Amino acid sequence: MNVSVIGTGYVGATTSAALAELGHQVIGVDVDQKKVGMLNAGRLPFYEEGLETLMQALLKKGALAFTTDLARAVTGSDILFLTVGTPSQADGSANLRDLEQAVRQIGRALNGHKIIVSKSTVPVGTGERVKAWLQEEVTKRGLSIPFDVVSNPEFLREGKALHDALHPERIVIGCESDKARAMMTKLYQGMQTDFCYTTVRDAEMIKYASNSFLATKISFMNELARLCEQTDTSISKVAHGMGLDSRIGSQFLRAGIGYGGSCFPKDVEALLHLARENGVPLRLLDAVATVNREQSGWFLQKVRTALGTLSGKQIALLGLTFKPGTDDIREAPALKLIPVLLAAGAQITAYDPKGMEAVGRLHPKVRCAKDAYAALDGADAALLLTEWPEFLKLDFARVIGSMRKALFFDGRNALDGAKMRSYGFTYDGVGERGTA
Ligand SMILES: NC(=O)c1ccc[n+]([C@@H]2O[C@H](COP(=O)([O-])OP(=O)(O)OC[C@H]3O[C@@H](n4cnc5c(N)ncnc54)[C@H](O)[C@@H]3O)[C@@H](O)[C@H]2O)c1
Ligand SMILES: O=c1ccn([C@@H]2O[C@H](COP(=O)(O)OP(=O)(O)O[C@H]3O[C@H](CO)[C@@H](O)[C@H](O)[C@H]3O)[C@@H](O)[C@H]2O)c(=O)[nH]1
Repeated sequence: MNVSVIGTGYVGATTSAALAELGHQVIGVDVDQKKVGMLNAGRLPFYEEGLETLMQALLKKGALAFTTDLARAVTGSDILFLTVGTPSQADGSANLRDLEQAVRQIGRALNGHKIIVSKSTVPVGTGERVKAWLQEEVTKRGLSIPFDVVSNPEFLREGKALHDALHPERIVIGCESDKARAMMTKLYQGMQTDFCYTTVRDAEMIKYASNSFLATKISFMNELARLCEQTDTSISKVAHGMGLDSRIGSQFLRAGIGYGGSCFPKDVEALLHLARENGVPLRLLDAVATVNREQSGWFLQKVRTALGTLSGKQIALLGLTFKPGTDDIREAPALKLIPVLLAAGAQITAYDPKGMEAVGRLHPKVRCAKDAYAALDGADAALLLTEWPEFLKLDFARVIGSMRKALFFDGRNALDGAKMRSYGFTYDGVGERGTA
């Protein structure tokens, strides 16, 4: 099938490659000329393991191309995916400006029946708005062209994007016609997974509900971690014991410095906004967001208490991205901590395998080190904020000799506390006092 993917960011670039790999002819569209130039040259504008190599092969094969010419892409396609950003607005609602712009452009170029599919995360009811925008543009042209609007939310994780796009645990298809259902099924034929067919509105809600539920698991554990510290219990051990129950599941029970990224914080806020709009307060989810907002401050308080003051102290940050495996710093906990540390008079040295450039641009006062050892050299305290595998393999006997004070705060419970203490560190995790 001929497919267009509109918006070639994290989701769009991955979706383009995955659909081309499935055997479709794919054209990725973006308004950002520089991005399109890089993609056509086989270079990914962000870091995602394995994606660049696959993309290069698909470009070479002619199965994939990128353009800024949306109209041309529309006319040559059977299915059009919308993968533009839907960021948070001040009131928590999703900003649909880019989506509307892309949809109206499609409407102005529509030349026959197409399926318009939202992969962007959008609030319940957006499908109907998409339909209305398209209809308005087609009517303005004095034409009557049939089209279908489908919701096919994306569940990929950054850092595992290609794997998730090629091997999804489920494919949710919200559609209202047999034709759309048949075409979407044909598009994904060959993918061995569960298909969930529903209405467009249900599909839109499934996406927000899924992210909000995962965020709830994390905030539950983060709040519980605070109690573990007061009751001489270990949150990691508690999580392990809980996770053995298949009704609970072992994933997303890792306590830490709070969830970040471009999805959880924004999607929780968007669902809360939708709830307020409909007069149905989601009190539990409200608390999930509050716990998350507090978590990095709660963590920093431990550092402040141990050091007496942050003023004049050299703080080493290990990890800046919101999770390992990505260069994405959107809503990364590090971005909450850096301004507070700087305002308190601390000096920051930082190292991250992929996130230095973006953080350096935002915070020129942060000293970017060439590696973890250089970041830790002379530090009064080390804060591990992202559990990159290379941090777990550091030579801590070497590290302890180079730090001014052997204070180590593990914001991800990624290291073995007993081992760290055996090197001589004063080691503190999140909810792990019980392992001391
Ligand atoms: N990042 C993720 O892991 C992830 C996973 C699942 C779902 N989502 C959802 O997918 C959507 C996209 O997220 P992302 O992280 O890929 O965003 P992104 O910001 O990385 O990419 C969006 C792209 O859309 C382009 N764009 C904006 N307006 C356009 C237009 N009119 N025409 C063509 N291109 C346009 C931008 O230039 C940008 O390249 C969001 O709704 C997000 O919530 C994201
Ligand atoms: O037990 C856990 C698991 C995750 N996190 C944090 O939660 C955030 C999000 O992690 P993850 O879900 O792995 O990354 P994302 O790439 O943001 O993926 C989420 O958001 C995407 C965008 O909507 C969805 O498609 C995915 O299914 C959903 O997992 C990160 O800051 C993690 O450090 C924890 O603190 N504890």
